[in-house]
Amino acid sequence: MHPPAGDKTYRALPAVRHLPYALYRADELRALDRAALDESDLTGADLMERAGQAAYRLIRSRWSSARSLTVLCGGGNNAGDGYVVARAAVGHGDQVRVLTLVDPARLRGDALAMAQVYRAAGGAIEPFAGLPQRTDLIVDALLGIGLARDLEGPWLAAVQAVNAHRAPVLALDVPSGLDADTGAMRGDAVRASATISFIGLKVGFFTGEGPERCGRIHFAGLEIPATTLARVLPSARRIDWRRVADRLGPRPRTAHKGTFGHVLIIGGAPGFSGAVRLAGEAALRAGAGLVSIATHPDHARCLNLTRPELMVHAVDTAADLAPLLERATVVAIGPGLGQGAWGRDLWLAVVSLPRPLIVDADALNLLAEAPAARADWVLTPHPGEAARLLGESTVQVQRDRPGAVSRLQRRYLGVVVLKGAGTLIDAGPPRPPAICSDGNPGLASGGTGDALTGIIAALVAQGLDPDEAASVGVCVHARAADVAARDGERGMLAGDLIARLRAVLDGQDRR
Ligand SMILES: NC(=O)C1=CN([C@@H]2O[C@H](COP(=O)(O)OP(=O)(O)OC[C@H]3O[C@@H](n4cnc5c(N)ncnc54)[C@H](O)[C@@H]3O)[C@@H](O)[C@H]2O)[C@H](O)CC1
Ligand SMILES: [K+]
Repeated sequence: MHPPAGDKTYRALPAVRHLPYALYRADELRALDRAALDESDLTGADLMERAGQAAYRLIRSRWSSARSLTVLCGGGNNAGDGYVVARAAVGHGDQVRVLTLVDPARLRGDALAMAQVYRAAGGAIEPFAGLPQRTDLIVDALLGIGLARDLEGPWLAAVQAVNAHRAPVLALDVPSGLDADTGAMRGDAVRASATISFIGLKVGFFTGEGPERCGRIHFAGLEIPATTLARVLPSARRIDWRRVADRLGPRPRTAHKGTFGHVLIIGGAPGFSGAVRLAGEAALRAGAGLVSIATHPDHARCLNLTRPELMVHAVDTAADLAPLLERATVVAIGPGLGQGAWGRDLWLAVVSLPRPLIVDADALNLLAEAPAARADWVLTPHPGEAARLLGESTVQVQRDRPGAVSRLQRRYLGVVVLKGAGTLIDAGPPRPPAICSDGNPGLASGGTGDALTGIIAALVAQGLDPDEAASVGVCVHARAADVAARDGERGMLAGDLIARLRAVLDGQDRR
């Protein structure tokens, strides 16, 4: 069933699972473009023609009832793609209006050629002076990977007009205004119903504002040979759920509770027992054999009333931790830890402990006060904690999330998980950062981060190395949230996603 024209709400869940896993930055895509032209008799005009035709085929298949198209063109090769789309539409008998923000006389190279061919086919080009009231589809050919600065003046006005219009929007290559490298918006960005990306998917589609602005992502490789693609290493990669799921394989029949490790979770200062309780339950649901919680005496007695499988220990000082650390396969510290004397004492006891360490929440704030670096830990900051760890503002972190996660990893080593829309995982060179393309805004509620801490700790306890445990854990956490969100994103609780972990881990939900 195709969405009726004008149905702006047509924003089906991004079906990204069939897309390539390699993610590129703009400079890498330009390198691929050059390599494709150097290694074949292809020309830039051939690639542009293929891009525009692929986009028009998508229009015909997804908006088959759309008969009047408005193509918004800028001044670069993204506009060139738009002129190819416009010409294909004219050839198909559609009503087409090309509204340009740049005088066509100032176009250059392939874009100029495509504008001339469009005109020769009977197409008209008008200066942009606002959008028509009635149009079935808007095609965004303003800016692609050449975005170089914040949108201003008519460019900002055009993007705002598109976002205010009822018609669905197809963005060519990149929603105009979205930074292809970081997923940040440059002043504003087109909120597309769908984006068709050429040659390679962009890093910025899957993090920051990207998931919100791209809508449903489609891909057109323009028949670039695999040998050419192999010449440019992608900057990042989407986590391939199938590889992740295989990593967890079936359990040996001879298994016993010692087989799956012993997680020790440290946290829960007075008044903050919920966080460490959620982390503990998540660790159990993610398959840890044993889970112990070291927490403040104020609430130790009641912490496992609703989950007796948790072993809860009251710890007053770091000295009380010693026997628990002995028995632990992996230690997670931070949920509800607080930054007072009690929490600080426990943190100092484990920061250099010879055990794999998962560091979250307040423990990250204590780490920011006295930086240290280890190869075997996993840090799981949200943007605010990341800012404190970097001595930057949260705005700076969010403006370039891929850059921020790499700076964190180079400074603190280990594996860094930068949470937020499009969680990033960086385990340091030579592996490119990984991005999880699952998840939804239902995760923006208290306790979901604590659950992730417990999941990652449980996966390390079951034998995954920190990098794998972080990638698998982030993916499992996000997919459990997607399953839970079927009952509604609003009002989704951390406990709802914890309750879905078994089904996701056990492969009952592989879509
Ligand atoms: N392999 C490929 O890369 C292919 C790319 N194709 C399309 O080409 C664009 C990239 O084209 P490019 O000319 O490099 O850049 P843009 O068209 O995105 O625009 C750059 C153009 O716009 C000006 N500009 C930049 N930022 C702003 C701003 N904030 N406000 C106003 N103007 C701005 C800049 O000065 C340039 O003049 C790619 O995305 C694809 O769509 C082909 O499709 C095929 C292969
Ligand atoms: K665009």
